[in-house]
Amino acid sequence: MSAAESFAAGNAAERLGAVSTGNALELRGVGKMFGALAAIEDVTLTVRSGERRAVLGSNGAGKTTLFNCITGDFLPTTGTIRLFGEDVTRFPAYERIRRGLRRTYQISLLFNGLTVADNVYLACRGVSRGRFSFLRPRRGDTLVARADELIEAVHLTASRDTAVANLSYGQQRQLEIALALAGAPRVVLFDEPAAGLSPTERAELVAILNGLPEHIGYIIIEHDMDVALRVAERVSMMHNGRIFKEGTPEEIENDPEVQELYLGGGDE
Ligand SMILES: Nc1ncnc2c1ncn2[C@@H]1O[C@H](COP(=O)(O)OP(=O)(O)OP(=O)(O)O)[C@@H](O)[C@H]1O
Repeated sequence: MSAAESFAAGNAAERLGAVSTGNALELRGVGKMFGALAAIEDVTLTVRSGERRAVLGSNGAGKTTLFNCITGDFLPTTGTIRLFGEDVTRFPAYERIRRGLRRTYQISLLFNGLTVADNVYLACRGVSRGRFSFLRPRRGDTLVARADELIEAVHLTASRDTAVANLSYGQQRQLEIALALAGAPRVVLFDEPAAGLSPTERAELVAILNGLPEHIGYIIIEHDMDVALRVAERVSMMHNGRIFKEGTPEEIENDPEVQELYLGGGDE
């Protein structure tokens, strides 16, 4: 069974039909210039609420720039971005976070000297109302319980009290996913979560992503096509700053143009 078929076997369309209410993201004609260089150009993209989308493309295709425009790390040069129906094109990043948008980064943002539990607790605290309180976490604290749920969701319960510095690289990446899930995310942007993982760790990542609560949609940038096609319901292909093709994992996997660009040395 191909990667695409195995995802389809999980009945993606049925799941999406049950959880989707409107659009999580709508990008219209989004472009970003760096001087004379168009990092992305005329990107139009709609991601339904609860949908799981992969964005694939060769190095320099514009994937990270696209993420940065969606999160508010970059202001787009042209176009509009709507988040759950609201025009957020000029909103700062924290306003988008308040509306349920989260992201992970390619670089690690973990506290190495703290345990898994402390890292996740702090992330939950950071997006909660009482975030400026100096009280220590106590047993029965709802945020501690929430942190433990997130730790379980990323398969790290056995390492709950381990310091980050003593985790394997793959476990650190799993922990980053837990941090992105703190608060009440409705759409999460995963920036190459499989980068640097072993085959076993990749399989674990696929299981974690496919096991996330149904109402949480995501967009995943991934170089590993096998991972991307197992965790996405739709795939958008980028090349030279533009989206040139969209389809189901099966359609993308069997597309001759994609095969030519992706498998036939399409990197610039
Ligand atoms: N801050 C920046 N200043 C100038 N140019 C940039 C900046 N960020 C990205 N670029 C350029 O924009 C283009 C798109 O880069 P981007 O990082 O978005 O691609 P990518 O698809 O994420 O690549 P990769 O897979 O290598 O991470 C590249 O030509 C890159 O050099």
